[in-house]
Amino acid sequence: MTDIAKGLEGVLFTESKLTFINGTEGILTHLGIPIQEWAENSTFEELSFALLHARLPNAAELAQFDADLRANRALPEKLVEEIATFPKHAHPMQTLRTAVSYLALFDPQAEDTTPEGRYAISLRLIAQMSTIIAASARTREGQPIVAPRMDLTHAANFLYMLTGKEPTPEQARLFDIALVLHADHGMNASTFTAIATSSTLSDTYSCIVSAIGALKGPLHGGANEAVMDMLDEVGTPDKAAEYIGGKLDRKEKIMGVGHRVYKYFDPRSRVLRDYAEHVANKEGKSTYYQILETIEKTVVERIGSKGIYPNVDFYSGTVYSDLGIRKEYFTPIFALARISGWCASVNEYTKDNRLLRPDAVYTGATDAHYVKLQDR
Ligand SMILES: CC(=O)SCCNC(=O)CCNC(=O)[C@H](O)C(C)(C)COP(=O)(O)OP(=O)(O)OC[C@H]1O[C@@H](n2cnc3c(N)ncnc32)[C@H](O)[C@@H]1OP(=O)(O)O
Ligand SMILES: O=C([O-])CC(=O)C(=O)O
Repeated sequence: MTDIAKGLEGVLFTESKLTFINGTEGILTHLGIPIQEWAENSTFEELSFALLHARLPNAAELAQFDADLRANRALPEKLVEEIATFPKHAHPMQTLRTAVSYLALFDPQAEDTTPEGRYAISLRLIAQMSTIIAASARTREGQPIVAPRMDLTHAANFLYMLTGKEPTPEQARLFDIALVLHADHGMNASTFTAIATSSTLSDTYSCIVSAIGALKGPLHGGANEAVMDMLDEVGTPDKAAEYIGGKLDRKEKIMGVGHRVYKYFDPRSRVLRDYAEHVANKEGKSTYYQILETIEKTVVERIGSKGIYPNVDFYSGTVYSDLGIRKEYFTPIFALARISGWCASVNEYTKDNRLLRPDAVYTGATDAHYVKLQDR
């Protein structure tokens, strides 16, 4: 009997210098530096540079990178006009996928798959995805699109474009931390998808469109919105334990818990929980936070022994909710951060490319012959 690595679990297909995960101890590092240190000290701009270059920038390099991102925030006018006509019923991940594909049409360098070309496109995509997501959200909410500002950080500018109001420094910093926490995570499904597309030597936009499609699913990035759906369904904290208990009895999945690699707490969920706890201590516990506390306790008690603990999607929604963001935009915000990891991984992989092409054990019919339609 041939062994099948269902879900490619534990299969090593490449080397990478970017991200290390120890799933049993709940450790995550980028370039060897723990995620907690990135969250505490760094910015999304700096981590994006570090991922794209596989090293930390010096002050001048970071200033230049930041200036380049700011200079590339604006979208082609034609794309802005198109986004303004997107149907309001479309899910924001659909509009993001479509708009990124559309963006490629306006990039004369779109087909450039040299390392320099991929790098230049990566930088523009990191800058422009933010503008696309905010513009699509404004359209969906029936509000005028807000043009990017060049004097704000990446995080502050996104919140400004999304809400039309300049965020406070605390709000901007909090959102920046959320972006840092989501920027990269090894060979997760969407990054792997981006790499699979790039391994055919396809263009960078195609890789990112593929990755957006993979992130959208509720077993991956879509789980952050699904967690919010679950909290809304629970309604009040007193119902949480019974609701989760019932789901576990019926062997149904709880969203925002469990992970293919982490069999202990996802360290990003701890940073996000600490923030949620901080707000709870300052402003009183929100209903969402109280429900999450009970769900976490129930899950760890009941199925922690199976290695099921909260993942990054469990608490991220409370952070975005505190910033006044609606749940439909949570997964696009994940993409807004993960674009750096996708691009960095594609660029790293294609420098020593090999076509990705696994195999399946054939279990279908053998020795069959074609039967004409009228004879069936
Ligand atoms: C950013 C991210 O992508 S993080 C992940 C986001 N996704 C989610 O939050 C969706 C909910 N979680 C899940 O669906 C899963 O945990 C996954 C898909 C993320 C990982 O799943 P896998 O690695 O395939 O775990 P696997 O299926 O082997 O689970 C092992 C056991 O835990 C159970 N389990 C896994 N996840 C959950 C869950 N969310 N709720 C309840 N039970 C679970 C399984 O039923 C299985 O139980 P069994 O041994 O009694 O059959
Ligand atoms: O690594 C994974 O499989 C999923 C994940 O947590 C991420 O992409 O951030």
